[in-house]
Amino acid sequence: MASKKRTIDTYFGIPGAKKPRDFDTSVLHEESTVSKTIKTAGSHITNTDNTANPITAKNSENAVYSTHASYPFPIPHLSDALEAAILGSPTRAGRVIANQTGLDLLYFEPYISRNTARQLFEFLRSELPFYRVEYDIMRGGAKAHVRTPRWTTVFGLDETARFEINHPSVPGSISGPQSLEGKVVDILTGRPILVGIHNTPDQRTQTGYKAIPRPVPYCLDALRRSTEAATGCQFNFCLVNYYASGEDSISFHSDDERFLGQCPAIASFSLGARRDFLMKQKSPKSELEELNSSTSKGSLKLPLGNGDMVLMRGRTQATWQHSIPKRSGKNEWDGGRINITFRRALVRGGTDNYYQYNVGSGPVYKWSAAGQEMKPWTQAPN
Ligand SMILES: O=C(O)CCC(=O)C(=O)O
Ligand SMILES: [Fe+2]
Repeated sequence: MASKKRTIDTYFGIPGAKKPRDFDTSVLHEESTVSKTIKTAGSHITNTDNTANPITAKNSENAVYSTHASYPFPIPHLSDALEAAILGSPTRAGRVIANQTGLDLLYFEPYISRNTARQLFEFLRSELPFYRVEYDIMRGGAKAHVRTPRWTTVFGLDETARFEINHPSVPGSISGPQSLEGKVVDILTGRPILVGIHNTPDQRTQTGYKAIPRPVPYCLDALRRSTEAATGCQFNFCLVNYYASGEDSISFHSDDERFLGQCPAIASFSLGARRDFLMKQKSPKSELEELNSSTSKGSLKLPLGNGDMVLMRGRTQATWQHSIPKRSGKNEWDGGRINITFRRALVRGGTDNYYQYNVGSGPVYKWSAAGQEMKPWTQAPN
């Protein structure tokens, strides 16, 4: 759990929020170093519709971009052909895997064709902002520093708010003096919500988001819409992980935070290199349950390939954990892998949690084609 001390973090601590996903002891041993406190960037917000309609702009002759004041740089749209291929997916039905207690998966192998998935992998790795988030946690009374062992980024906003549509290029937009300055607004009242940490004399009076929410860019929204149609589920968040090599990983965890509600459905896409997705059943909650359980703890390994999608639903998060373990050696993992998850956060705490652990307050990175690695991104001088 996070420190009980009154730091800015604990102050804005999300009630019922769970520890980050890299909290487990093995990861701490690998990733912990000197202490450093995570801060959430404070700044202003702008614009757009909920997750579905980020504003768009033409930045150069042919390219159309999703733009938003919360983005470090504009994010291009997919080509029409790539978007059409995504919207035309999946071409085959998913396979149900529900043969162990609590497990309920729908496995598309693949969901998008290998060729489409490869193009989407290259596109997203080149065009999205990525972060290497670091944070402190308290463990056994001592502060430990965690470096997230993969690249991350996130877009979306929980159910209690939406992005205002007020850009001329978005259908239904309101033109006027504020047409380029959208806001996060309350879903019920339409009133703007404060975003970013503000130095009020008494921080308890801050009522908005400490995060600065980002609308899902068009290049990811096509996949979100396709996934909603294929699964009958609704998603307002898109989390992206980039595993640059077998050294990058995610430790065993469940995505069972309260802000996702009970029995959350999470759609998880794999692009690029094949990696093992391990699942294991959680320990029974009580000794009585343990005694009554006749079977041993279940486990499962899915060697997820380029274009595959696993929908985790029902009691899966409540009763199972999952991970992408590290792999060593020069092998097919070394091409890099992108994971995209679509989720539905119900309350504000989910928005703050996702931005804290997937964007954080550190530098922005962008893929360098020349260096074939993530490089710190800096604003080009005007
Ligand atoms: O990379 C994956 O397949 C899993 C990612 C994951 O579990 C997560 O982001 O919560
Ligand atoms: Fe997960």
